[in-house]
Amino acid sequence: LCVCVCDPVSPVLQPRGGVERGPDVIRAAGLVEKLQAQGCAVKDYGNLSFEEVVPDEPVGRAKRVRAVGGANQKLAEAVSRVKRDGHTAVMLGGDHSLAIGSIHGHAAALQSPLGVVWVDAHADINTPLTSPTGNLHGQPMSYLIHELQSKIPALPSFSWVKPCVAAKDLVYIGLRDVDPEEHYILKLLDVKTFSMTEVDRLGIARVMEETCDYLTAKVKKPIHLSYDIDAIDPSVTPATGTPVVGGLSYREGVYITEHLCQTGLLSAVDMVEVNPARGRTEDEVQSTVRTAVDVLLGCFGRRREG
Ligand SMILES: N[C@](CCCC[B-](O)(O)O)(CCN1CCCCC1)C(=O)O
Ligand SMILES: [Mn+2]
Ligand SMILES: [Mn+2]
Ligand SMILES: [Mn+2]
Repeated sequence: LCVCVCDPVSPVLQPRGGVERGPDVIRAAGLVEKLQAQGCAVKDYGNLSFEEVVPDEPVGRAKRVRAVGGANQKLAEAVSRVKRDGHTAVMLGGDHSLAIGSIHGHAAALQSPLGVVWVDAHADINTPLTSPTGNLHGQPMSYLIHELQSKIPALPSFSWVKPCVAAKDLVYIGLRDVDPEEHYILKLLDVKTFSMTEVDRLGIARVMEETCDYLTAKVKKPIHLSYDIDAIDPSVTPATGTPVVGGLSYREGVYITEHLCQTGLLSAVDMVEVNPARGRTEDEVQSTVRTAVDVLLGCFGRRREG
């Protein structure tokens, strides 16, 4: 079973706008029909809509906290509902701040620890106090990790957020643009990371074996995959807000989800940061969207062998 809970987070959540059209362009590329064609029973829960929050003055370095906090509280409730309905949840972004509500709602529904696989050029683990930009799409993991809670200030519209992920249950794949403060946090908490250096050294097959062994070493936990399309190289997926050279190939990007699918542990998937406004040509938008769709189809059984 697979479902779409779409989260057209409003343009204000990312200055460049456009990312709120991610769900619609991914749907228009035939995600639901392609999932059904490969045997999935798909329930499309439709787009979540959010009212504007004005004024929404920055709190410290955190921008749009009231909009992001309120939107994610609504998303968390929706994801919990989808999980209680027995589905594998698929969240379409929208920017990566949606992972706050997505992971929170997933953990709340399961009442058991989650493994989190974060595929991204970035670590997205800045706290409101370390963020160089104040953009919340660079901070979601910091609100969710138990071990960081003493470092998170109280923010308006965030009081509902309770930490729900242990640092030892988090694995990063694709890192290549990590801020100094984030690097300090990852080392301090001994978080498992496979940067692009490790992907080059080990190869993606070995990275996936080690990721799954690491997450299931003691107990098999349901996996939450949070996939930022900017993990893949901008030559393949340019229509995104924060592209970084030296990313995953299309093949590596799809291999990740083919491998996670066969574990049988995939319980929820975020596909975020597809931003049609950031494609310079329609071809760039389509290359990005088609890759996002193929990555998602890999989560639900698509194999390149047919
Ligand atoms: N780490 C950054 C980028 C976050 C990207 C969010 B994602 O992964 O959802 O797309 C800042 C990156 N860095 C700041 C200094 C100049 C170079 C970019 C931040 O703003 O926190
Ligand atoms: Mn972003
Ligand atoms: Mn991200
Ligand atoms: Mn990113």
